[in-house]
Amino acid sequence: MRYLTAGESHGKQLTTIIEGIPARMPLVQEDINSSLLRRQKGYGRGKRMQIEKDLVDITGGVRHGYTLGSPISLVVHNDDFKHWIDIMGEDPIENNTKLRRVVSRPRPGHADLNGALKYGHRDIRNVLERSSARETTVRVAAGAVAKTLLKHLGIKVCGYVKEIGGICAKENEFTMKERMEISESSPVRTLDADAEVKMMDAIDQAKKEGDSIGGVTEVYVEGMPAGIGSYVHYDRKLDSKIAGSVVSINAFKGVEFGIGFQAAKMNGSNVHDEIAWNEKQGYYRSTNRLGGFEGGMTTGMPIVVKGIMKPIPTLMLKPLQSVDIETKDPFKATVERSDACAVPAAAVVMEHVVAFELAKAITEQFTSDQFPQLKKAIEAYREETRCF
Ligand SMILES: Cc1cc2nc3c(=O)[nH]c(=O)nc-3n(C[C@H](O)[C@H](O)[C@H](O)COP(=O)(O)O)c2cc1C
Ligand SMILES: C=C(O[C@@H]1CC(C(=O)O)=C[C@@H](OP(=O)(O)O)[C@H]1O)C(=O)O
Repeated sequence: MRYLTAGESHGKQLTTIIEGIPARMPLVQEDINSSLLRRQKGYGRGKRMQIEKDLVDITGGVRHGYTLGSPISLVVHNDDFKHWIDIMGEDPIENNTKLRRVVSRPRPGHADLNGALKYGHRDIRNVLERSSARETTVRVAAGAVAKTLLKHLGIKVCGYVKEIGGICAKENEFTMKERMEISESSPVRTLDADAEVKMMDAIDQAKKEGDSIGGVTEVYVEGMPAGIGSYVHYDRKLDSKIAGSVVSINAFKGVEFGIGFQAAKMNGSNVHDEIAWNEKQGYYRSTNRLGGFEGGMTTGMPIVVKGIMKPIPTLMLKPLQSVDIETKDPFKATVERSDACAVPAAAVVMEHVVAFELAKAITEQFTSDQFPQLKKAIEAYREETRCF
């Protein structure tokens, strides 16, 4: 499985083409729209989310509610495009009656300056339009297709917030159902109701000060069979693929599995998860400190992975020092709109990029052009490994 995305933040639309989803898998628009809606709902977003109403148009690869085995193409239109036609339209510049606003002031922390240097764009808009996290809309759409595949194989994936602006949610025991419900309904998507209020206050405060805050998101997966991924080559280790895809999300700077960085300070006897077996479950671990991975492969325990998101770089009232690339004069940037905190939205993005990597690993390991065969192969493998 693989996918590409295309489209600019204020352009006409975003597109993704997904290859490798087997034929005859049930897939309807609602499977994707529910995810798009969740991504839009996170607390802390700026004015752009009030303009957009993200809905998918399935333009290829699906017929009468089932996949065809051909590439699946998905489109999400940008409602904001109508306000940007002069700036983002296809008309050659000389035919454009309105003066184009050229962006020459790079924002620290965004892709602006490096992107301009790399591609030689003297109008930084040519960089920021594509580096914008607007692109995560169709990454979520592609991930929603992957999540649908996993769901039909009995694998559940959910994402929520662990920390915002230094406020941490308490570690609590939750069932998968509870995790999914909270992740789908709460404005901050955190599992700790007390922390949720404090997190919202922190976001409001950052907004008031024209500043931004980051945080930590977690993805929790139940139902992955043991032994998915591989230890035989560096580029077949599934935990490393997940880590790469998480850090590819805009503003994500780190990843942890299970207890993560804490393991560095602990003894091995308190880190590794002891192995047990019973008739019903087969092999399992009595703890899950390593978060579901050993040797680049799943252990069959829940996958627990955290992503670290830095604060949003565009700052409304706390502009940082930068240099105008036209005049070379120093300036302090002011902006019209930006998110103060996108961690709750990013939890949804992370959930979907992780889902894609899991579905990809499964379809690589159990190759089949037809979904019903894939399902049978996984069921047989589960049974085989249970009794092994
Ligand atoms: C859901 C989401 C929303 C974001 N919103 C903004 C925003 O409003 N303003 C901004 O400057 N950056 C925003 N970002 C972060 C930038 O896209 C990101 O910092 C930028 O692409 C540079 O990449 P890097 O931070 O990974 O180096 C957002 C990120 C995500 C995941
Ligand atoms: C549009 C989205 O996020 C955008 C990500 C983003 C950035 O610089 O990454 C900047 C903002 O865009 P604008 O400048 O149009 O307000 C966010 O709103 C979205 O998530 O759908």
